[in-house]
Amino acid sequence: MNIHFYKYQGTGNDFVIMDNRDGAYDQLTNEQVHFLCDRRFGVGGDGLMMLNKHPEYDFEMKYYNADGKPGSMCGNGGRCLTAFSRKMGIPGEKVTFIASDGPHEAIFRENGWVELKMQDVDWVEAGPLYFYLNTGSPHFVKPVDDVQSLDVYTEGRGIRYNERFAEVGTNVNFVQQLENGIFVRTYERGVEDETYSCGTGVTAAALTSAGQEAKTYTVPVQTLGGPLEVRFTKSGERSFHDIWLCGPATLVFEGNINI
Ligand SMILES: N[C@H](CCC[C@H](N)C(=O)O)C(=O)O
Repeated sequence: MNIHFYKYQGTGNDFVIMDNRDGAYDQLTNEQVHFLCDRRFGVGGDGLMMLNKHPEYDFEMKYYNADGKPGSMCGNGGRCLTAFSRKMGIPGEKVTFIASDGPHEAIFRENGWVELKMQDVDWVEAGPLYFYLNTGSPHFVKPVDDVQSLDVYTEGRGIRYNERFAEVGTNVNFVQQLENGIFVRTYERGVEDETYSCGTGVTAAALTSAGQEAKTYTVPVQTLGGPLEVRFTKSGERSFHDIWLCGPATLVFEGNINI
């Protein structure tokens, strides 16, 4: 099969993307997705997405992790697929799409950033020195003092494969409070490694970094792959709405591959 693919990245979280509005890639197997995401034998990416047709939304987002299995929601992926939808001719300053966790809207900003609206969050498990919540994907969030010197692969893997999470897995975020904002590093399930940035993880870390006060917060976020921003309204101790993940989403290259 000949595949015409596009490679996008959002703060270094990178994706192989295909236009599947005619269903041409419906038969792609998990093994083929895994191969395409492989950095040595394939194209290379943290995940793969398809732009699918949908009767009620501008498009449907189908997301696979680099291991080839269908993943849950991907925030950076949603922003990149939104940028891709414009390249494919879907019009408007604003698009709507449906993903594994429900409907989303996204807005193009003049500086090239894409703002993606995330689902409301109304449940957060707050444990001793950790939080656990779902922002479209499950996220364990651990505040640390010095995120730069941390061995994210080993520490993250230890949590992802512990007794509680081994079977279904979780993404694991380490977050350091900065003078203005936070620095987040993430071990991603399905990639089974640290990635340069994880949008749903950054969102989870921003929500749990908010103060007690019920109000609207804007949190600047640093990742290994560059800056993001998360805006949201905190309405109760554990409830958040109007959550927006904002940042760049860039085409790297396009090409063809025979598999
Ligand atoms: N990189 C993604 C998260 C992918 C989630 C995936 N690792 C899973 O748990 O299925 C993001 O930007 O939100």
